[in-house]
Amino acid sequence: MTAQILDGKVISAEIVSDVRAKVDARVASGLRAPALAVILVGADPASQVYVGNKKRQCANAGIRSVDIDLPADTSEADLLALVTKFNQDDEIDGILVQLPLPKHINAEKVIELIDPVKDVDGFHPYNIGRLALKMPLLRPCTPRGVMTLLERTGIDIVGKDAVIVGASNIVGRPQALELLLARATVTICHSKTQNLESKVRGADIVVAGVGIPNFVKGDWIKAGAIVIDVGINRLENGKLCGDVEFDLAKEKAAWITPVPGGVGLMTVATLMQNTFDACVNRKG
Ligand SMILES: Nc1nc2c(c(=O)[nH]1)N[C@@H](CN(C=O)c1ccc(C(=O)N[C@@H](CCC(=O)O)C(=O)O)cc1)CN2
Repeated sequence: MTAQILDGKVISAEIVSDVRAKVDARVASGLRAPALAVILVGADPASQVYVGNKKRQCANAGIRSVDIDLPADTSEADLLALVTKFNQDDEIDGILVQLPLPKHINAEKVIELIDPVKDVDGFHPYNIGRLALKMPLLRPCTPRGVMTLLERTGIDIVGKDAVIVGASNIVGRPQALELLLARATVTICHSKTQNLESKVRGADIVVAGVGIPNFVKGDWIKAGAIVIDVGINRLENGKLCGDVEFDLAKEKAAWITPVPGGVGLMTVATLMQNTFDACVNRKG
């Protein structure tokens, strides 16, 4: 079997164009366009690429981005003051602080300060709690993007065995909540998990998000499985690769996401959806 591609390029473009249509309708009715504060601290090259993609998609979606680039030595107090300013600004619907932050800044403190109704990353404990309690409001972009990719491709996941490799706050944990909400049976694996290989071998759906190139071996994949690769690793030759051995995995899976061109693009498109949703939630 050779897997079909879960095409993040096509589906993310559809999502952004759907958001654009809704923004245009809003503006035509006399309301202002949604606005997103995009905050980058420091000059991490990968973060610069991701933030660049976010700003570009804001323009495509008709969302006003307010771009704040801060030096790496910005103090925690100054960043917290900026978040407070955007929390109080009625013209701002969403606040995005790109992660990772420099080591001297406590990211949890920053996330907890963001007003939950403007938390378009969905990382605030309030929004994670709502997702856990089956009443989602603003949902973390990568896991929501993965669910959209599956839904729009027509893949049914009810009752399927899903194995998530990686238990991060951005990917693994919220992805588990999303899959549970969609009524899959979920196992989360982490650095202390025993018999990882056998767990992956039993999975109908594998989500890999560990940040280690080719960590999940292609021959671990069950025939006909759905493989979602959230990893984006830059190799020494400059090429990007995921956490799954793509060439081998695609010979066993029914569906697989490529890297690049898969989940990363969905993360950005979902941010546009969340920003529109935040705007509507705040204003009606
Ligand atoms: N505040 C946040 N920080 C981070 C998040 C997040 O959701 N919110 N997630 C990750 C990275 N991420 C989002 O910012 C992200 C990852 C990948 C892409 C993307 O466009 N990927 C492209 C390839 C881009 C490239 O050439 O490197 C693709 O996969 O095709 C965008 C955003 C960490 N931080």
